[in-house]
Amino acid sequence: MRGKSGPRIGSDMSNVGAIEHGAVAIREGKIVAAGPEDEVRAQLEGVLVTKELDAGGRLVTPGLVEPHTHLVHGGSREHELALKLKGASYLEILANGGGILSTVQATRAASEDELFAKAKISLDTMLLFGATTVEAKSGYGLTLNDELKQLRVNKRLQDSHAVDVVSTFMGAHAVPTEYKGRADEYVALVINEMLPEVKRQGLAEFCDVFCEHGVFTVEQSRTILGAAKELGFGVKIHADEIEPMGGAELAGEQGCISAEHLLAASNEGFRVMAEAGVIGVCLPATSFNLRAKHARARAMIEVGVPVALSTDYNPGSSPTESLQLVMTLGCLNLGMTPEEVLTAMTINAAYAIGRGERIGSLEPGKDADLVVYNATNIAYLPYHFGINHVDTVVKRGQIVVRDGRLVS
Ligand SMILES: O=C(O)CC1=NCN=C1
Ligand SMILES: [Zn+2]
Repeated sequence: MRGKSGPRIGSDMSNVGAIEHGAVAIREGKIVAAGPEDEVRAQLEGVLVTKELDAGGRLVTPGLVEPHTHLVHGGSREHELALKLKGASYLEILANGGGILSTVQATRAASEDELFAKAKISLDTMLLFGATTVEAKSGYGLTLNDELKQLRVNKRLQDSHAVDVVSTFMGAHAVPTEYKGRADEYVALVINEMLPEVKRQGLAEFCDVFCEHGVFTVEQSRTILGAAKELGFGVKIHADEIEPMGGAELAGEQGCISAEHLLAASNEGFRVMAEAGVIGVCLPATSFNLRAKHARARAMIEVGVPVALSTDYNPGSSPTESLQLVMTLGCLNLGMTPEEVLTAMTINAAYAIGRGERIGSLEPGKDADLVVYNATNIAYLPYHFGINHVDTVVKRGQIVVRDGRLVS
């Protein structure tokens, strides 16, 4: 939707501004015109057009945006599937030293190059499914050096890959085994050593914290977010994922750019978030995989919380890189319309990582990030699930995926 700024809320989430027979003009990686083809061609009168990409009447959207992933990590956790099938809960597995902590062991043991190679494969997959900008959290190192190792991989990916990587420090992802029972001492390490060093090296824009029963309390989360803000980080919070902790309320109090998960968040929490302009990032692949109740996206939309969607790609609670699966789950499990889902995966997701003025919609002045699908309308994408509909991806004006394959 032209000319609007800020994340879309309420009924605006449905106004995707679809244009039949549309066209986008691109110069030096930026959109210079977008709208009905005849209007765009009229604006190009006398301009030398050097290359045309004919979408053949197919659906074209802005590049999809992933505002919440744990992209960089070692190992995998398929062994947890058997435990879950026997009834073990996510927090029980974590409390017994598994879950995040088993990925911490694998990440600490992996070299930076091994982490880079593994994350690149996943980033390639995200691109093939239509993602052109991806947020990536640390949080599997839980020592200064291992957190820095993960964040250096983010930087190397940003410097080498077509997809833009937005880096988030998440040293407060779990209390490491060596600090078991001494969470406050670990919080002090995060605040006094990790945050200042990450800031000094410029390796992250945001700081995130897992506010959850048996992980970090509301008070500990408040302390970490406050310290991060003082150092100039944007702040995010994994809130009310499993237990209703009041994380959504804390997100509003702390002026977080976004709050994540929100499966157990209260109506009061949504009200506080709406008032503070906190974006609610819903992660329906995670609640699907945890066989948990789903985030109440409709309640958030109704009270004016801007809703975004992401895969939450991570080796435990959401081992998938497919935003198109999330489209289907956003409709079927969160009750969102296809148009709301597209808004949640483009402009609102862009605002959730501080990029809303630069990406997330097809408007003059924005990066020329686009996706062409083997579909002719938005509803077809969540409707026909389990396959990849992406045909072509353009990143800053360059074709980086063609016929569903990476352009080397
Ligand atoms: O389990 C994981 O590795 C990722 C996660 N962090 C918080 N919830 C899920
Ligand atoms: Zn997460």
